[in-house]
Amino acid sequence: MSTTRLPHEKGFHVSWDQLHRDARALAWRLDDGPADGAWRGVVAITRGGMAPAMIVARELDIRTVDTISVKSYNHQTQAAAQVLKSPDADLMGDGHGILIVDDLVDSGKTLELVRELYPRAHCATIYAKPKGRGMVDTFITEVSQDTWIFFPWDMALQYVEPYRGRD
Ligand SMILES: O=P(O)(O)OC[C@H]1O[C@H](OP(=O)(O)OP(=O)(O)O)[C@H](O)[C@@H]1O
Ligand code: HPA
Ligand SMILES: [Mg+2]
Repeated sequence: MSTTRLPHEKGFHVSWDQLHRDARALAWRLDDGPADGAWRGVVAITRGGMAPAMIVARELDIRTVDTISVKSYNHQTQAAAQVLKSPDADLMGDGHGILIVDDLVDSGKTLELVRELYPRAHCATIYAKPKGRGMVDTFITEVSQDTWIFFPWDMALQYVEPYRGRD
């Protein structure tokens, strides 16, 4: 079964500046590390998690950074999630001490799979929607389920008609 990804009632547009501030806020919240030590590495869920993971790794001075590629959407529909590329198995273990970073959690399908693979990892996202919130350990901002988040890498500056010139 697949679920429709669009249309959404509302749009939440995130600038590079906002993303940077929110990713930094996420990093600061994670500063204490896991309960029994320090983060052993950061793993970005590609592709949306890469910019946030870079900012988090920089803030927390973590030099070991790897990626996991999870494909869960086919254009506008969501299918069963599958791993296209795994991070280093020796680094990951069961996930203990590993900080997994993504831009957002929506339905939670992507993180559900990641958590199955690395049950002891700490999963962090910048944004979260209610359906997937239970899958993420730390996040910064929640938006409603009917909101589509537009990230800066998916947008471009363009001309907008003045308010009084619009139909
Ligand atoms: O909680 P879920 O419903 O699984 O959705 C969240 C995931 O969907 C998006 O990635 P996408 O699979 O579109 O790939 P991308 O990061 O390469 O854009 C987003 O970056 C998250 O990784
Ligand atoms: O709201 C969203 N914005 C961008 N990518 C996404 N992938 C799942 N949900 C979203
Ligand atoms: Mg993604």
